[in-house]
Amino acid sequence: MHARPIAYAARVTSHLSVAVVGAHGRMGRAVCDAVDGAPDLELVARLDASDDVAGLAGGPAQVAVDFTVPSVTEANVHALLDAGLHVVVGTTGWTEESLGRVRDHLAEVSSGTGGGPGVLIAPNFALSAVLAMTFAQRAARFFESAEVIELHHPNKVDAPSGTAMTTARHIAAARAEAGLGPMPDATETQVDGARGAVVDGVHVHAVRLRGLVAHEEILLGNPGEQLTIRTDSFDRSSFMPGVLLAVREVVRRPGLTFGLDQVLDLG
Ligand SMILES: NC(=O)C1=CN([C@@H]2O[C@H](COP(=O)(O)OP(=O)(O)OC[C@H]3O[C@@H](n4cnc5c(N)ncnc54)[C@H](OP(=O)(O)O)[C@@H]3O)[C@@H](O)[C@H]2O)C=CC1
Ligand SMILES: O=C(O)C1=N[C@H](C(=O)O)C[C@H](O)C1
Repeated sequence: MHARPIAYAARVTSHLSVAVVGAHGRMGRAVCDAVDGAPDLELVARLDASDDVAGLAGGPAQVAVDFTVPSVTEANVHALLDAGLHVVVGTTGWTEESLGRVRDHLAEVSSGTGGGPGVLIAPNFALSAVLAMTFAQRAARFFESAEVIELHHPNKVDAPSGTAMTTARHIAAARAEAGLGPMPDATETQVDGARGAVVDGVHVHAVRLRGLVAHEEILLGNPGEQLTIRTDSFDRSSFMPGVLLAVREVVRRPGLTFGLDQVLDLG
């Protein structure tokens, strides 16, 4: 049920038409402005919690960008695929299981000739964060210890951040591939949670502090040395080039793409 009709702007057919889901949120507002300011993109719909994304079917939007909340993003993606759109997702909360269900859905609706819709899900669209995750994954096999600290604004709904979860999983995969065992840790905790969450064997710590936007430190340690990889998003403008790149890329990448690193030439 629509609480209010979805407002469509006039379509400029030579442009890629974009709908933003979660348009009134912190990221949604920034994405609307960025799409509005891009010469090759046309913002045709802004949707929020009171709108039904299925209402986009048959409309002008070709790509939907979802920045909503972890509890609804998967359902949005399935509904948007049913509505015939390509989808870019920045919302967090994805698991191997939910990604698998999107892969299955994409297989069902693909044309069978290598065509069909694309879904691009990225835990972080900021270049510095994408590079930090990549560098951490590459460095992980050389260090005995690795821990992740993510630091965010206090209005963030989830912890650990999607970026930290992905970073930890990548570090764990690189360690496993290199045959590294558990990290050294003789500590007995006096208070639950003192050592943070454990994601695939990697400790992840979440800081929520007024004044922060989105930050992450990856600490890698060996006897007598430490490598610190740090990324800071001081402003949501840091995510916009990556979001716009994803919008342009998703229409020519059928199937599921996870991570902006997949569309960057990182060597
Ligand atoms: N990948 C990346 O680079 C980044 C990812 N993020 C992630 O993006 C997500 C959003 O973050 P942020 O913008 O800060 O959060 P906000 O809470 O500011 O925005 C979320 C918006 O989604 C709306 N919403 C809730 N449910 C629905 C629904 N069913 N359909 C449509 N819209 C809905 C909310 O509306 P209402 O308030 O009315 O409920 C709100 O306007 C988070 O998961 C965050 O972690 C954030 C920054 C960068
Ligand atoms: O909620 C946020 O703000 C952010 N969410 C994403 C995450 O959880 O990793 C990306 C970035 O850290 C900002």
